Formats: sequence, structure tokens, C-alpha cells
Amino acid sequence: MGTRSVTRFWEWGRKIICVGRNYAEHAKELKNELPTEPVLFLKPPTAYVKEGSEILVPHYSSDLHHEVELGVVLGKAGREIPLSSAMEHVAGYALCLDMTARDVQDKCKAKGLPWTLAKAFDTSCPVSDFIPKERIPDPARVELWLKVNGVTRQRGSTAHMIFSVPYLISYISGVMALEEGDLILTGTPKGVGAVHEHDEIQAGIDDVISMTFKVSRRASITQ
Ligand SMILES: O=C(O)/C=C/C(=O)CC(=O)C(=O)O
Ligand SMILES: [Mg+2]
Repeated sequence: MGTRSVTRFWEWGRKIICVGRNYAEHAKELKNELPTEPVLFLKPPTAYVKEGSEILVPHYSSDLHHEVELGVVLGKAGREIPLSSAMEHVAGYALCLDMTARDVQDKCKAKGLPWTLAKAFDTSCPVSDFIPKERIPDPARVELWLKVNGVTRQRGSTAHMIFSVPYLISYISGVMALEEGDLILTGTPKGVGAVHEHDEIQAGIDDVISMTFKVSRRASITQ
């Protein structure tokens, strides 16, 4: 077996840690208060999907939303990582979608239940190829965009994040150990919205990368 490389982090089976409500305008569009500390949730590695495969609408949702996000790929493990050395743990980045069954999430929120069904289903984390750290010299100056069927839905800068990339790495490592190959999704800017079967989602980071995914419907499970 050859040596594995973090440039194919999605094959490592490591955790996907997601940050929510990290942009004021997005928190506002969903009528949420601004967080005073990062809101965290997890996706399993089975959520990964790469270009060439389809995003599947879960059979129990009729309101699947796109959320374009900057992903941070960990290159070095750590616990209780100080803010001053947080960026030393970054191997690179990825463009990511945090696909969200919004109708299911709203029901979970109303009942005070976790967001697992809404956020952690198979194909809920489409990712681009690995982006080496040098290609994004400052993660606070990244221009994200997303189009559905050619129409722009999201455009936002990571300059508007409430909690910065180094702060998130330091904060998360105080909650759970970070490992090489982990991915942190840093939250979405405003403009989230629904996608349907046969839609085409295109997303990108200006001057760095773009990716395209088709949406399909997952057949319901018959007992
Ligand atoms: O609280 C809500 O209504 C929704 C929150 C999210 O889905 C959070 C995110 O995933 C995000 O802000 O990126
Ligand atoms: Mg999100």
C-alpha cells in the first residue's frame, strides 16, 4: 500500500466539524441571535461526496438547502492549541457545501433535538480538491460564491466571519482533539436557499477553485 496523503483527506475517515451562525447576515436571515461562542456540530465521513458523484436529497426532506463554506484541512494533530500557533496546524483548505435539510432542521430546533438528520446524511458534505495552504495566504480574505442553474445565490467574504479560522481551531481543540485529516467547515455567508432534483450547483473561491454538482433524489428505504 502506498503512503497516504492529506491531499486526499476525504478518504481518511476523519471527523468533519462544522461551525454554524458564523456570519451575522446569515444568522439574521434565519432569524437567529448572534452567537457569543462558536456553534458546533459534526458530520460523519460518509457525508463526503466528490465532483462526478451526485448530491442526494434525503427521502425524508422536501427542502434541501445549499450552504457554501470555506473548509480548513488539518495537517497536524493537537489539543488545547494556543491561538498563536493555530495556523501551524493547517495543511490546506477545501471548498465545501454544508447541505442542510432545512425543513428537518426547523423541526429539530422546535423540539430541542440535535441536527443529525438535517446535517449528517450521506452526501451532505460535497468537497473540492485539496487547496494547498500557500494558495490561500489569508483565510480572512476568501471570496466564496455559489450558483444554482447559473443564477448566483451566495457571494460572501470570509472577512465577515464572526470567529476567525485561528480562533476556531483553538476553540475546537479545547473541546475535542484535532487530528490530521480532520476538516473544519467554517460557516456560510447569507443567501442560503433550496435546491431540487436535476438542479446544478456550481460553487467557487475567486481565483482559486470551482466545482460542480448535480442534485438527485435518494430513493426511500422500503422495509
Ligand atoms: O440555526 C439555524 O437555523 C441554522 C443554522 C445553520 O444551519 C448553521 C450553519 O450550518 C451555518 O451557519 O453555516
Ligand atoms: Mg453551515
